[in-house]
Amino acid sequence: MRSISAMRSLLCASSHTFLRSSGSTLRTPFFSLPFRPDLSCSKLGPARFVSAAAAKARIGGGGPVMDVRAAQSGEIHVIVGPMFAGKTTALLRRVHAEAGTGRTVALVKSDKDNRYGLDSVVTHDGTKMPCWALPELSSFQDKLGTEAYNKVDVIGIDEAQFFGDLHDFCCKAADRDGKIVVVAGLDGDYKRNKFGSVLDIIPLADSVTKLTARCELCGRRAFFTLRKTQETRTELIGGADVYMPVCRQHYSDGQIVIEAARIVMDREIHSDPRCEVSHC
Ligand SMILES: Nc1ncnc2c1ncn2[C@@H]1O[C@H](COP(=O)(O)OP(=O)(O)O)[C@@H](O)[C@H]1O
Ligand SMILES: Cc1cn([C@H]2C[C@H](O)[C@@H](COP(=O)(O)O)O2)c(=O)[nH]c1=O
Ligand SMILES: [Zn+2]
Repeated sequence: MRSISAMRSLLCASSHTFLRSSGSTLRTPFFSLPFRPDLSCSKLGPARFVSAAAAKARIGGGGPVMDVRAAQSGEIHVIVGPMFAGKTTALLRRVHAEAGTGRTVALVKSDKDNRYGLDSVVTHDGTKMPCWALPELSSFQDKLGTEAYNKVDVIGIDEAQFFGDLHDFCCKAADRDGKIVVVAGLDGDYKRNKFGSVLDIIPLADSVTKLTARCELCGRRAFFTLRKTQETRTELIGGADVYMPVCRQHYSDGQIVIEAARIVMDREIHSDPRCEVSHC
């Protein structure tokens, strides 16, 4: 019993220290948002709203001004699904809604995704929002500078499957720094194997949303991404030219067709007199 109450006092003491340790009031958005997405049908539900006044009251308002963001505990929300499921759309809606409540937001994507340039996160239907394109998440704080990083309340991460340090970053940002982290990425690759570290952050998450697309072949719900080419490396940047969303049945059928095409192509290559493979 004594050890439980000792632990409670220790936890209380450390949370007070945390509250007092940092700066100023709720801030305006990190950047202004150049687009107006339709927020009415967000699949993530309403963004958590905490007005500056309400938040101050929650931490004993009326006293000295305290850092509203640091006073809140962090959160991690994960959005997964196949390509074309609306993951980026949901991420942008969420980040936009958070900015609308007066929170300071910042958006990050992997610099491997150069499909539409590096300065914006862009959905497949063209909605965009400025972002930081980074090789790894550990460079985020340095890139912003510590002062700007401390002011950020909400961090949106797109193309999360490409960040090797996703788990470490999310832990620190939410647990240590009190940030709301919204992560969008592919849970599985074209082979339906887990992709990068996206699944590793599920145990850290407050919420997990798995979105579905429409099967390009039959219009039913699509849970998987079919790669239409013969490329076998896991990471291959592309859009509708290379990938399509498919239902379970058309994923299996598609794999058979692609494998058959690969065999035919191999035969053609090896029957060519210029082929130098020894068994030909
Ligand atoms: N098979 C498809 N090919 C091209 N675009 C599609 C296809 N299916 C849906 N889309 C478009 O993609 C949008 C979703 O884009 P986005 O949010 O970028 O998805 P995700 O991030 O999950 O890949 C949909 O609203 C729709 O307009
Ligand atoms: C399935 C699969 C996808 N990729 C790449 C292709 C795109 O550049 C991104 C996913 O983008 P989206 O925003 O989810 O549409 O990932 C890959 O490299 N390997 C794969 O197996
Ligand atoms: Zn189908």
